[in-house]
Formats: sequence, structure tokens, C-alpha cells
Amino acid sequence: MPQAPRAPFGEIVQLLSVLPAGDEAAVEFVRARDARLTKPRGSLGALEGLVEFLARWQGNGEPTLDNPMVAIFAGNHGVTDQGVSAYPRDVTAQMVKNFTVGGAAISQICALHELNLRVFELALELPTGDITLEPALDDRMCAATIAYGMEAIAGRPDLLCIGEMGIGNTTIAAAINAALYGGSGADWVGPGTGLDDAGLAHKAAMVDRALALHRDHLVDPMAILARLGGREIAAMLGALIAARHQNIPVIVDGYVATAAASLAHAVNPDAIAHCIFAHVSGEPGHRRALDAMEVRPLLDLGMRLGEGSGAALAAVLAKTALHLHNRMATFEEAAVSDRES
Ligand SMILES: Cc1cc2ncn([C@H]3O[C@H](COP(=O)(O)O)[C@@H](O)[C@H]3O)c2cc1C
Ligand SMILES: O=C(O)c1cccnc1
Repeated sequence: MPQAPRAPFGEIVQLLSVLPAGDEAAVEFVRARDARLTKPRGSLGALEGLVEFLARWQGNGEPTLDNPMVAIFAGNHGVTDQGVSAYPRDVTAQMVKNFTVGGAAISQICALHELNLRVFELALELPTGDITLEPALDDRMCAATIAYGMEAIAGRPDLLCIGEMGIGNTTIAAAINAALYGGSGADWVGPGTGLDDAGLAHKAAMVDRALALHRDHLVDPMAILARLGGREIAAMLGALIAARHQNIPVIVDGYVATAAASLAHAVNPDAIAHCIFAHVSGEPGHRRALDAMEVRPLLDLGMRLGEGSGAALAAVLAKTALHLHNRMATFEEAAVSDRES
């Protein structure tokens, strides 16, 4: 996609363009130990890949998961005035409260598996512009929100799970995907929180209306983000960028979080190399967005919740994988015969 880094986005596009590489020596160190563990080589499949992923992007042959963070970014969307969600906009703030008191699915996944849950509210009382009528954000606000997401992950997590909360944001993700990858609203919308067929057709029409309104302005990924929104997607993009520059591997959640990764990928495909895509969500456009980036999801559980829930479950697998890598016996230690060479 042609790059026109307009003023407020210059530094952000720069951070997406000049990126630290993965640490292949750290990966080799992990592989050398893995080869000595009491199991047939390769038999732990994707779990072995998860430990290599942690090593490569932490830059550490002995990766840690002492401080895994699940970051949920929450924003509200003016497009909910068009009746694109099965639930009212107030649910965003109500769920933010629910996250912190422990009543949400993500709260209990994190509590059970000792993941640090952090919730970042983004001006919930000030929804973004209704994209069927106006831009979601002006460029400066959009750039500032990306910067907020970069700051939010301070505290040195050794793994970052990226999730979101925002009634209406599957509409926003669909619009971003259509702008990046082509097609119309119908190609990218899904039931979200539970629309029926009529609701789905209306949602597709609202995406088409937004695309028509903004058509001449959707010239690069940052313009697409500012025009279509929303705040939580901008902040997730910032978090994803900052993580790369701070040696923090990232696990991306479902359909909405993936839209943030798609924007990064559209600037520079290498900008998502430090990301694992946790799962393919039940939202039908998700698989197509993953295919467009040529990435494969770790899990397929038919989940369509958001909140970082799929990413947190992938983190549980990563914790298991690293525990095995660190605690299993080697062939020598266990006096088990290695394969004939
Ligand atoms: C109670 C409740 C909890 C949620 N947790 C995540 N979402 C998810 O649903 C929303 C997106 O779907 P749509 O675009 O259809 O509004 C987001 O907030 C997302 O995180 C929830 C939605 C509800 C209703
Ligand atoms: O996959 C997701 O992220 C998703 C799906 C439905 C509703 N909210 C989020």
C-alpha cells in the first residue's frame, strides 16, 4: 500500500519500518535443549514452536513467563447509533467494571492461570465519530491514541496478550478489513454479539456507507485507522509496535484485535513477525483476514468473545510449553536411551 506518512504519523510509520530482528541464536539454544528432552523429537508439535517463539522475540535462549500481561483496551463507537450491535453501547463501560471485579470470562481465565490482567479505558464517555457520517478520529487524536497504547505496556511484561472491549467494534474491524483487502461490507461483517440475518444485512450496508463516504481518504493504513477507528484498535496497534521494540512477544486475540495487526502488516509485513495469532474466531471474516496476512491461528475453538480471551488461552498453552521445556528430564538425567544415530 502506498505510504504517505502525514505529519502526526511520521514517527509511528518509522517505528513500523525499522524493526529489530528475531534472535536466531536464542532459538538454536532452545532447540539444542529440546533435542535432549525425553520425548521423540518434534513430538510436542506446536508447543515446541511456542518456546522457540518466546526465545526468538525475547532475545533469550532461556525465555521466561514470569510476568505475562493480558491488556484489554476499551473504546466506544459512534456507529452504534446505526444499530449495528445486538447490545447497547453502555455495555462497554459496564464490562470494564466487570473485568476489574472478576465477573468476566477473561477475569477468571487470568485468575485461574496467573496472567496479569490490565484494562485500559479510552474515553468511553466520548465515542468516536459515527463512520457512516464523519471520520472516527482526527489524525492527531488517532496518533495520540496509538502513543497511549505504546505507553500502556510499560512494566516489562515478558509476554503481551492483546485484547479489546467495545460495543460496535466488529463493524469497525469489518470496515478496516474492507479498506485494506477490498470487497464490500457483506464480505467482512459477521453476527458479532449476535445479530440475526436482517441485522447482518443492515450492518453490511452501514459498512458500505462508511466506505463510500471515506473512499477518497482511505489512502494508507494510518488514514484508514483515523477515518474508520476506533480508539481501542489504535491503542492495540501502539502496544503491538512498542512490544516489538522492547523484546516482548505478542499474542493477538480475535477478529477485532487482528484488525490492529492488519494495519501494522499493511505498513510493513515484517511488523507482525513477533505476533502469534491465538485463534480463529467464529466471526466469519477472521479467517479471511488471517489468510490475507498469510498467518495461521494456533487454535480453532469456535470462540467469538473478544476481551483477549483467546489470546489468554494461547498464553496458557505457552506457559505449559515453557514449563515442559524447563522441567522435563533429559535422556541422560532420566537414563532413557536416545534414538539410534
Ligand atoms: C456482555 C458482553 C461482553 C463482551 N465481551 C466482549 N464482547 C465483544 O463484543 C463486542 C463486539 O461485538 P459487536 O460489534 O457485535 O458489538 C466487543 O465489545 C467485544 O469485545 C462482549 C460483548 C457483550 C455484549
Ligand atoms: O473475534 C472477536 O474478536 C470477536 C467476535 C465477536 C465479538 N467480539 C469480538
